[in-house]
Amino acid sequence: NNVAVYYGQGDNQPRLKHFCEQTTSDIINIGFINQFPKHVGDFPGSNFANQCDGTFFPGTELLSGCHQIWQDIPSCKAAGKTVLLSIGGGSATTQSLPDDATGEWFADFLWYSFGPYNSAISSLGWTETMLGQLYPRPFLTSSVDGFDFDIEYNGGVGYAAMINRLREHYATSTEQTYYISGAPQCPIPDAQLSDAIAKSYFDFLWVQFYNTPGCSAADYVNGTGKFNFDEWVGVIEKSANPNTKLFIGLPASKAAANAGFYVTPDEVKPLVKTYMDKHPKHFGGVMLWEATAGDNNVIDGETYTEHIKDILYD
Ligand SMILES: CNC(=O)NC(=N)Nc1ccccc1
Repeated sequence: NNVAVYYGQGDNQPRLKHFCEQTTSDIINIGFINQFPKHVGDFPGSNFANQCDGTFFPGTELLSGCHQIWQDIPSCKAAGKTVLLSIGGGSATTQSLPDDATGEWFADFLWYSFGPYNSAISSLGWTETMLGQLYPRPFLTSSVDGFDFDIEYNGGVGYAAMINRLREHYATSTEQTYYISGAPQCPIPDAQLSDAIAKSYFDFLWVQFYNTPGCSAADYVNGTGKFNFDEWVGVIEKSANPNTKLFIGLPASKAAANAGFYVTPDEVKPLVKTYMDKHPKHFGGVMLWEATAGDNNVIDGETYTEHIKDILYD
């Protein structure tokens, strides 16, 4: 079982290396590509809070000075962690795909800009494809192991096509496996990703069992609503990948979610044990929002993230 954490939006967060050096997390979602292309050829935009130097590729909102992330990704990979780049994150204004063609362009952009560094077509800073299209390399020679879809608004159109296009690129790699993950809200069907989950192949789904009353982990603890992990297993079994690993998404501190959704390690232990035992095939682990909040939430001398790791491994 794995612990997945989001990194990139933490208050006064340390550099990524700090989390690469910890054994607690197995998957790190770097967030976010928070501005989506408006049409084919349009560049997306990014935000990693305090982590970049405020420079952008000319005429874009895409950060070009994320030196620490570029330098640190290899140390996370060397530690055996899977590093994914997360798109979305929650600002409604800039997250929608007008059509499948834009979704496919977005997939090409992410693959050539953040995927494997191909020295045959890439020089420091830019990649040029046979068709003469230039793509930037925001993390330079460093690359991610796949892409996470934290789509919180305007979902539906374009995402299945985008993911299927990413899968076409993944299939060209002889070097390594690449992954697709998603972070739906807990109500079923998820307003944004249900179409993509039905039609395209996800490796991991970390359901946000927080911020939405009625199906949250807090509901399970309080005996309210209906925590719906079982139902999510049903969604997966009817999806394009019935073997998708399902994670329980949790806030890593009180302040990391809307009021009322934080659950303590002691409260969450029976929940995790129950569903880990009930669904050995599908249970993937726990996702935490987010790394820095978990690091700063120290309870009885251990961070929240360490407590979660202990619960999964004890
Ligand atoms: C996986 N994505 C998130 O967990 N996003 C998220 N937690 N956004 C947020 C919503 C309300 C308060 C704080 C963060």
